[in-house]
This record gives sequence, C-alpha cells and structure tokens, in this order.
Amino acid sequence: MTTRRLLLVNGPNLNLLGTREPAIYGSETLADVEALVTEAATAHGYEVRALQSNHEGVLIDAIHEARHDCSGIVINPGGLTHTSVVLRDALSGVALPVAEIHVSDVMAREPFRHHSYVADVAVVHVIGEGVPGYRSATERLIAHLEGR
Ligand SMILES: O=C1C[C@@](O)(C(=O)O)C[C@@H](O)[C@@H]1O
Repeated sequence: MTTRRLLLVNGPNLNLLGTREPAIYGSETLADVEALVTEAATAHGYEVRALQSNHEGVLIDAIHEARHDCSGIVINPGGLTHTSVVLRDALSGVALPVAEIHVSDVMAREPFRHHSYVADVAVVHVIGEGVPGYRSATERLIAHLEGR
C-alpha cells in the first residue's frame, strides 16, 4: 500500500521567505508555503512532513528517512539546486518521485542559476510561479503518484 505522506523540503535561505528580496520572492512566508502544501495534500488524503534547513546534511538525512514512510518529495533546494551533487544523489538514491519547485524564474536570472542538478531526477518541475507554484507542484506530484 502506498504511504499517503509527502516530504516537503525547503533548502537554505528559504526560512527568510517573506522578507528576503521580496521583489524576487514575494511577501509570503515559509509558514504560508507549508500551509499551502498541507492544504493541497490533505485535499487528496495525503499528510505532509515539512522541513527547512540551511544545512545540506540535515536535508540529506531527512530525504533518506523519507524512504521509510513517504511516497514522494516536494523540494525547493534553494541555491543547492545549482551546486549540490550530494543532494541530487540523495534524491536519486531513495528513488521516490520528486517535484522540484522554484519560486522565482531561475531561467530568467543569472546564468549560474540556469543549471539544476535536481532537474533530471524530478518528475515534476514548477519554476517561476511564485509561492502558488508549491500548490501545483504538490498536485502534480500526487497526480503522478496516483497514475493520473
Ligand atoms: O534560494 C533560492 C531560491 C530558488 O530556489 C527559488 O525558489 O526561486 C532559486 C535559487 O536560485 C535560489 O538560490
């Protein structure tokens, strides 16, 4: 039986959502993000375990744990998107379906943000839709899990 639980991972600096560069990231907070994802998941009968950390190893440990009791991962890796082979390896290692989400349109920003180490291990990509993008990332991941 599929475990009806998602892991929501927010990487470095996303604890500052709401005050961090609002012209780029908007005014909604991390608490708003977690509430949005929980609401979207609950509507489909899924629980959410939410984690934000500024520490790569903490994110990796949480991803490893998820293989025991989650059926998919929604992740905004923050700047680790563009640098982290180890985060990518953790995601491919646990072999859970992944939704990658970015609040800003990384492809329209600096060239160093154009490459994602996570992109080809993710089945869902939501980029540049602001905080509401977390809802569509969650819904599209659930649709994938349910074979829709
Ligand atoms: O921290 C972040 C946030 C981000 O992942 C986004 O959500 O738009 C984009 C990254 O380039 C940046 O380092």
